[in-house]
Amino acid sequence: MTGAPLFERMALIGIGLIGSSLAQAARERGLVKEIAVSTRSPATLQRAEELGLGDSYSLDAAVAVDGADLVILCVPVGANEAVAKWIAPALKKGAILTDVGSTKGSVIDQVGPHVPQGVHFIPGHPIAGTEQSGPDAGFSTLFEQRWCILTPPEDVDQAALEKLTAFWRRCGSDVDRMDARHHDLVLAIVSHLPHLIAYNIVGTADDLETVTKSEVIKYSASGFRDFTRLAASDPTMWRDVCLNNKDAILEMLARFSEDLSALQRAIRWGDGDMLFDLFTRTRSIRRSIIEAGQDMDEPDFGRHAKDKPFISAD
Ligand SMILES: NC(=O)C1=CN([C@@H]2O[C@H](COP(=O)(O)OP(=O)(O)OC[C@H]3O[C@@H](n4cnc5c(N)ncnc54)[C@H](O)[C@@H]3O)[C@@H](O)[C@H]2O)C=CC1
Ligand SMILES: O=C(O)C(=O)Cc1ccc(O)cc1
Repeated sequence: MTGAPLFERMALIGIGLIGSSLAQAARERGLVKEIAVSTRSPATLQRAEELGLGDSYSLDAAVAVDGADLVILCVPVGANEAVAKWIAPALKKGAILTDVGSTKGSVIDQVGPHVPQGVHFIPGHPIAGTEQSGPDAGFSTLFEQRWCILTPPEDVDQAALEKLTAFWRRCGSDVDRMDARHHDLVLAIVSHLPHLIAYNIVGTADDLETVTKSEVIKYSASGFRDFTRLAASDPTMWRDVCLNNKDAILEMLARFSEDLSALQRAIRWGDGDMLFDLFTRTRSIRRSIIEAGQDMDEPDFGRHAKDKPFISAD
């Protein structure tokens, strides 16, 4: 989708995987006239400049947001409040302020109070990423055929919401809107818990005394390897996610632990029916994901593979 630029000046605060991908997507698709980049670390800023991600670069986030009509916070969620305090006095009246954080309630609580009158604050979350981090990890197609969830306040300025929605659509995403608390509950089960489980299982394997680390590496089946990919995700980012979506994650963990105990009991008592029934039920979730065209490992990823038969071993 091409067209006239939507914004004069986009400021990206934080230029890791997501900031870098946004810079490249916006540039490639002509979504903004100018890109201002700011980040905390001089080495990262220098790398962003070497990669040509922006038109201007500053270690001072207030300098980057000066005159910007779109400001996107692309930092770990635990850093949002400090950044918001810092940039608040420099934000332009009428600007859209958004973010890409994996948690939304915390961003509203921590950023919201610092947003000046006349600035449109609309939190967002692209459900697109990888286990990589830093500016070199970014790529322009990251958001294509992925969802972006916006969690606007009830009294949101409709024109600003439409403009931000258009921005994400032109990055290639489908846009959904929902309440922040609901977002946090949904993401706790589909993203935060899987990462926690991955960190835990890889940690458990690493702690084993009877099985050596080299055996774990040598014989890792693809299931374990999938966990190691997730468990290689950025520690700062995931520490912040856990601390900033505490209630929803604890709620999902409690349910998960109960279900795991039931599985444990079924194995102990030889309840094959229970195991078979659960494994049959879960198989259909996988089938639905493939049918919805949401499986990135599938050759047909992104195409709605409704007419592709699900291959069963039976
Ligand atoms: N990695 C992923 O797969 C996804 C991440 N997100 C969210 O996007 C945000 C950014 O994540 P990534 O780009 O993956 O992280 P990253 O680690 O690749 O980049 C983070 C950037 O923020 C900068 N930064 C950290 N603290 C800062 C501070 N106090 N002030 C200014 N800059 C600071 C770092 O220097 C770096 O440039 C996070 O909130 C994360 O929850 C959302 C979707 C997917
Ligand atoms: O790499 C993966 O599998 C991910 O799950 C990426 C991801 C990480 C965090 C998000 O908030 C959204 C997407």
